Amino acid sequence: MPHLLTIEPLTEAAFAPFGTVIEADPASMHLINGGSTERFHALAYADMTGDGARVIINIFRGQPRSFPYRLTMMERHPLGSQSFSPIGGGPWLAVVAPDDGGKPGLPRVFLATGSQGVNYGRNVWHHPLMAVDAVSDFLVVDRDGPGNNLVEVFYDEPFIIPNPV
Ligand SMILES: NC(=O)N[C@@H](O)C(=O)O
Ligand code: NI
Repeated sequence: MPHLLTIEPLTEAAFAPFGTVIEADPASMHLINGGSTERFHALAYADMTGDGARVIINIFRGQPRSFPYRLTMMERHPLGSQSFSPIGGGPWLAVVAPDDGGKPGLPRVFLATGSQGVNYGRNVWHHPLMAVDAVSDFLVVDRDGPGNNLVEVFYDEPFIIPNPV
């Protein structure tokens, strides 16, 4: 019987073992441009490694997933962090897992608002982009360059993600 996962709200503290939350945190804000702009400073850090590595900025246009969703795999990027910040403003899921001897452990599912992004730490297990209820664009900062930066592992048994909305 596949294991039914619970969905947690995305908070900095809960997500801390996996990376950082990217959102307009007042504690990070200072005014610039003569007071006309609020700069939410250094919300996350891109972490890229390996000769020839470059930080790149992309747009991912994700199709909404259908729910309940059978989660069968996780991936990670050993050479770089990867951030996702919604452009269009809809809810989405950040799904991560602790490392368990080189394989992903029990997944954790975080429901992000349309104003929340995340930066997955380098080599952190996560599921590929999961838009929820509409085709959704995300600004993605990750790594380009030589070397294999994608490891995928399939679970022996699937997990089920219930409908988040
Ligand atoms: N493969 C790719 O560029 N996308 C994944 O890394 C993802 O996390 O969505
Ligand atoms: Ni990824």
